Amino acid sequence: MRRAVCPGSFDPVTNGHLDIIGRASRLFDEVIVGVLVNQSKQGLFTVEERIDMLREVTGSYENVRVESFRGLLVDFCRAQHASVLIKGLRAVSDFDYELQMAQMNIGLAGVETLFMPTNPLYSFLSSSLVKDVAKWGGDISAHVPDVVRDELVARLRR
Ligand SMILES: Cc1cn(CCC(=O)O)c2ccccc12
Repeated sequence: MRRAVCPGSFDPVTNGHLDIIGRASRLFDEVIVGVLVNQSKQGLFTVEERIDMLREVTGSYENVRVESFRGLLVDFCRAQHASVLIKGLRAVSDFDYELQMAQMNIGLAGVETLFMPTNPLYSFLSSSLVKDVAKWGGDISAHVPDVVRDELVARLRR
């Protein structure tokens, strides 16, 4: 059983994330989307809200499941019996940091990292940019699933 972990904060999930998750689901027997619990960073959505949105938008992939994790990513991979990490790369600027993490993770626990180029349609996307645009009333319909757009607009109205 070939399992892969797709880690992130997903605050919230974007179409760029979903594109990578969908493509990964066709490469592996199982894909575990790992939502990082980061105590030192207060997100817009709670971890539970992010998990709920991810489960809704990945519901059509029967080999994708969503879990949260804290601490070392390689410990989460071990616990999930996953030998591969999947990272979406948007631009060369992503590569420096991701290469450093990949080298650390293989050294720590022999966990390999598979870099997948994002679909050019989404290469400019990030959760932060989407939140900023939505905060100022911009239309983000092309960048996130409808359920995420609706949740984001409602949350920013609070
Ligand atoms: C492009 C990209 C960035 N990340 C991290 C996102 C985050 O940390 O919220 C991803 C996670 C899954 C699939 C693609 C991506």
